[in-house]
Amino acid sequence: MLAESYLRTRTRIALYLATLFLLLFMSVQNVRYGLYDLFYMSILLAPAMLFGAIYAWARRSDLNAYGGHLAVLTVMLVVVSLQLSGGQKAIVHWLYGIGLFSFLLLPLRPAFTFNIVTLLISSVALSYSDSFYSTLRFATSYALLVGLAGVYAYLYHHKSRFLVHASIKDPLTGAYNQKHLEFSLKQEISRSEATSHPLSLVVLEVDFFDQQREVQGQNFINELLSQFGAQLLQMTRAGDSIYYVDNGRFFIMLPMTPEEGLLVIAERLRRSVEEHTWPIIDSLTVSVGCLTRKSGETDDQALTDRALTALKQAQQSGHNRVVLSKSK
Ligand SMILES: Nc1nc2c(ncn2[C@@H]2O[C@H](COP(=O)(O)OP(=O)(O)OP(=O)(O)O)[C@@H](O)[C@H]2O)c(=O)[nH]1
Repeated sequence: MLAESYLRTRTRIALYLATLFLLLFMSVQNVRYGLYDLFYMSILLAPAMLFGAIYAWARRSDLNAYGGHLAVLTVMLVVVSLQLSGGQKAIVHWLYGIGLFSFLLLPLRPAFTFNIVTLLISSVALSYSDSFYSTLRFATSYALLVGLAGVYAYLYHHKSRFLVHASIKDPLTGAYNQKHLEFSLKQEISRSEATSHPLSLVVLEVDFFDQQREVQGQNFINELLSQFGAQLLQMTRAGDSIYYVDNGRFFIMLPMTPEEGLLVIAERLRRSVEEHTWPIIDSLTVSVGCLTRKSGETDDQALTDRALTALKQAQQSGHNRVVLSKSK
């Protein structure tokens, strides 16, 4: 995700700056050739490009923010449409650029909406100064070019979503993987510290996992983990997230959950595993370590270690139990 935001921010800034230089170059040329209307248009759009580049940089950590880009595109559309309706027919080529820009600057849906609006407004503006057939020719070529760019953006969007999904999920259990746990825990700790909302963490391990694997084999373990992951997902509420680490060990992150609630859910999870009828082995138990983050506890590794110490205590005191870690 970081690489994605870095790449997109750089592309957007490069695009704005390249357009800014093109506009400045054109404004000089327009003055030289006495095309003052086009000169004013270039001068008007240049600050918008600068604003876009600054906006892209300022919102680099939030890829979903697009209000500033939409404002820049709207300014471009309005200025070009006014020129078009005033008789500057040559400017029509700018619209193709604006349409293509929109797929790099906006999320998919707003980009499609923006292009439909652009097609309508610019066709009306062009029809004031040009013939019906010229307007139709422009509308058709615009729809074809921008439609093609839209299809490409759509495919890219879905491919990158699939890759993000595949890089953070464990395919067997359907839970998130360990790498994503590290990222999410840091994020949730800062959120909890900033808002003072409680954050709880559960670590849960299938009892005698290695022995089960030796006796029953890997195929059985795979089936078990898949059912286990589904059961955990079913039992937790929206907002909770489940992570599979390895060797039958899961972490569950519970935002907005105080210690009293944590004990309720941890004990409920332990009991439901014990009472469930599992394939082949029938009965299965888990040991659980859990904790609620205390204010000022911001080290994710220390928090994880504390939960693992509680898990160890649960295992050493006979398995199939919940141990709550109390911070000193
Ligand atoms: N994060 C999380 N907390 C849970 C879950 N189930 C129970 N809890 C916690 O345990 C408390 C008591 O839960 P319940 O025994 O289900 O009682 P409840 O009155 O239905 O709880 P609410 O869901 O708050 O209405 C909740 O307020 C939560 O703090 C869960 O699936 N996820």
